[in-house]
Amino acid sequence: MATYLDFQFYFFLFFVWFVSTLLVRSIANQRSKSKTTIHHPPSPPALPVIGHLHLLGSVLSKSFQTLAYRYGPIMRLRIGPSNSSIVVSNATIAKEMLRNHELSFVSRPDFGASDFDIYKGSKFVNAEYGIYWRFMKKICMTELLAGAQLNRFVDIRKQEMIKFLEILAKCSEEGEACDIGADLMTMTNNVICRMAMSTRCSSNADESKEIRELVKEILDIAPNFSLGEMLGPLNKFDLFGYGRKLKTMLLQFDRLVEGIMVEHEKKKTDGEKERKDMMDILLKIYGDETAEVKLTRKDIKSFLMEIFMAGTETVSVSLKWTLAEVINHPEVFKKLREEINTVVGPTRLVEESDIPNLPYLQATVKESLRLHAPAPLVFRKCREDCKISGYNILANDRIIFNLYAIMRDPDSWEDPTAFKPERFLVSSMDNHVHQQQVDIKGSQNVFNYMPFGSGRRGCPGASLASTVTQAGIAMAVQCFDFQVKGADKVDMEEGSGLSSGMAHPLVCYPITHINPLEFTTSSATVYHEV
Ligand code: HEM
Repeated sequence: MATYLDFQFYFFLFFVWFVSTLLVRSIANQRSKSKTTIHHPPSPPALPVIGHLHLLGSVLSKSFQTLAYRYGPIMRLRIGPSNSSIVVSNATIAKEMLRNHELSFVSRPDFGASDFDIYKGSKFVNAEYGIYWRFMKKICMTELLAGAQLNRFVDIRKQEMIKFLEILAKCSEEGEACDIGADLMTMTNNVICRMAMSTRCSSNADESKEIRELVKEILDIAPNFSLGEMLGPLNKFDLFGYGRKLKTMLLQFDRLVEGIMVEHEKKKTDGEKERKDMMDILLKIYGDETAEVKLTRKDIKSFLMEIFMAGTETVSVSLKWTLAEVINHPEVFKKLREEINTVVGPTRLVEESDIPNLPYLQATVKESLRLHAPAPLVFRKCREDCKISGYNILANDRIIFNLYAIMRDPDSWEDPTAFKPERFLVSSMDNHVHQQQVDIKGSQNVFNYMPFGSGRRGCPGASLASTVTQAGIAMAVQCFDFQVKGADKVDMEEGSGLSSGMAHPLVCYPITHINPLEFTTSSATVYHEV
């Protein structure tokens, strides 16, 4: 009996302790909350579990832009159960974050599926701001993608572009339509592959063609990971199988590139190569015992994979959009051709070295990148709590700069959706046109134009990308007219997903204006060993 009473007594004591603890905690929480009220950016009403996912359409940048008209240039969205993203849609807030608080937003978020990524721990593009990222970025800017290194590969780029022109000339001769987008993709792949590791993704079955296809497949499944993101912690279980697919493709890529690396090492011991590609430079750093960071083979392969992913589709997409805009605007086409005729004349093919003397060409590419940024959403991560435009942004918040909205903002751009290269030109008294001082890489004062992002984290491939786009467009316009297959104009519908490709293939009949083969003794068909 005594035992039963004891039990009742202790149970009563425990109950009193439990309830009072809860009460005290809840009062303490209320107090601390009222002391540090978090002032979040505005947010649309969310649904349980999926958050704001139901508000997003297939073209993410466009959906964010539409939401920003209603909720403002800085808003908070939740896509899935766990992730909060701050979406920025105007130049003023972008400037406040990317210039005034640059170091707070210099990191990138880690995207899902990393458990299936064999290069986990060797990431550069999505690396946290730290020693490894700083080291690799320095190598990019001073060696791998520096002006001197780009100059060493001028002839390679020319060969690949002539090869592209030859395909157009053949289609013209045979009166056949040409899938120009696909041919541009092959061209940019070849350029990057040859600059990276001296291999060519030709139509012959070779290992670099395999690399091109693997990179394309990896790029294609990447957006599906956002589906996985919806599941939050369940993402780990890879319910849709994308993680396993990614792993298989990465392992294939790894084997191929390892083989090419071993060949590079062999060639190095046989004697120094005259022209070093990216892999040679990275292998030299790998062998340097005194280097600031000890690179591993995995780091090199991961870096090359990222360069392919960041550099091939973006450049071919920018070429495709620019050509499409130029075809749809005959007055722009005419001015471009006149400029090239005046500067280059009819006896030779336009070259990369002509670009500084072709302001209208530069303005045309700038305008195309403004309307059709190939990477329209720039992802960053907040490193420390801070206040932006009066709102609290918390450490680890994911930040999305919507370049699509920023570069089409009516407060920054007159007639923002019209394609007008002239907006990047100024006329002097003697009626000559000059480029307006808007750098293709953006500026540190005005943040309404930044197709290559901004600051320390900005795109290291901007010079290569703009050179290839400008030279490719100049050569195509110099040599061909284009008749769109089955329509008067190119359909400019935007494709779905994270990048901003065209929804439809660019299929045209090229009509030879000047035969490119007359300028060249088919230099493109002679491939030098590099
Ligand atoms: C028209 C073509 C291209 C466009 C529009 C483009 C755009 C961008 C943008 C917007 C970013 C994010 C910048 C930021 O966070 O501020 C970026 C990053 C990057 N891009 Fe590009 N890019 C292009 C071509 C290239 C090429 C050709 C390469 C290399 C061969 C390249 C390599 C990279 C790398 C490595 C990063 C990550 C840099 C870092 O995190 O520090 N990109 N690019």
